[in-house]
Amino acid sequence: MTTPVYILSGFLGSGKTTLLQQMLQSWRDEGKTPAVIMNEIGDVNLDGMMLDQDVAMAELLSGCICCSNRVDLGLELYNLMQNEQPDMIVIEASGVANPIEILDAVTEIALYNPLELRNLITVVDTAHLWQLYKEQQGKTYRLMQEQIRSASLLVLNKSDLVSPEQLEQVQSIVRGWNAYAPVHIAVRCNVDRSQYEQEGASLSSEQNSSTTAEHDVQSCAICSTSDSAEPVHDETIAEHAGHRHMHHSHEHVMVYTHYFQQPVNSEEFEKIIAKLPAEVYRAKGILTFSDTSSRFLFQYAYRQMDFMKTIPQKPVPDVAVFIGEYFDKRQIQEQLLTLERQATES
Ligand SMILES: Nc1nc2c(ncn2[C@@H]2O[C@H](COP(=O)(O)OP(=O)(O)OP(=O)(O)O)[C@@H](O)[C@H]2O)c(=O)[nH]1
Repeated sequence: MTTPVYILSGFLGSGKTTLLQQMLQSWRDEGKTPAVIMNEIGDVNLDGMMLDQDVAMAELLSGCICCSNRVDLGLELYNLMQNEQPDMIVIEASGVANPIEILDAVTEIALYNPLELRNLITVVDTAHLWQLYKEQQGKTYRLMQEQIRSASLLVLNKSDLVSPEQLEQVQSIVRGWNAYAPVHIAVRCNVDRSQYEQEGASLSSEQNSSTTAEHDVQSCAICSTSDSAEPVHDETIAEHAGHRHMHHSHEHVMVYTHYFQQPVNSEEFEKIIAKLPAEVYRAKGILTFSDTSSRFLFQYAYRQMDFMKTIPQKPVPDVAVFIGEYFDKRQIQEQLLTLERQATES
């Protein structure tokens, strides 16, 4: 018996974790035992902290699964299989990962282990893609293209944030890039289970190899690590599954992680998030506010802000993670430190 593997891909904040939670819930309702591998380019896995503790989970942090953590991915898959014997495994890639590399890694591991890649699901932020398509440039746009091209199932999520005309346009853009994968239009990733459990038609070996070959010459759009200090500036040629391919660094992707020493005022914090520079395209965190009774999970994705009351499943410090492109992390740090000082003084 083989264990089905699902890869969840999609740009930062597109809705991967939202889909993951639904998938896990639906399997667990049926008495199945799913396991998860989560990848974050930052050093904290806030999404993992929100998952049910009963779900077996492996974390690959501080690096992109598609290259730097690729060997670890194989190891984690093997360990999960040995230790948990799950009914299925979901790999949630970081938002900046190129899924073709993960697909490569999984198919390689499946040669020696009873694993079967069931679907490569790419979740698309419809509003974000529509905007980037108008501009027709940028690394994010190219990465989204790669993520869409390699999918065997596409979820056009956040359809509530676009007009019917825009939605139609995005559908035809996506069709132009990937003619094989079924496309599901969704709000909060409300995808039917039968849709992702059915093996993706475009995961045939023919489709895989042609996409990989194309990727060879195009090179990885965004691949490397970055951390809360400085971005990495290197360019290397790596051997992946027997094919050579250029790795550009994530030099334009930066992560800043701020650990709070004390509760801060919620309204002042919200003001800072509302004024984040355009270069910051994703932020999330868990905070204790001085003026509210419960803790909050905050989310910021493509200029949309969301605060939800939360009770983390594991002990977690008050922390906020900011991910973006060449942004001034010192400015954000100073603003948050000032907020903390004001909280102490008041
Ligand atoms: N308006 C709207 N918001 C959504 C929808 N789906 C998800 N969101 C919100 O978008 C934010 C990001 O969702 P996540 O599921 O965390 O996205 P992600 O792709 O896992 O994010 P990363 O792991 O950081 O890459 C959250 O605040 C969600 O509640 C949707 O269909 N419409």
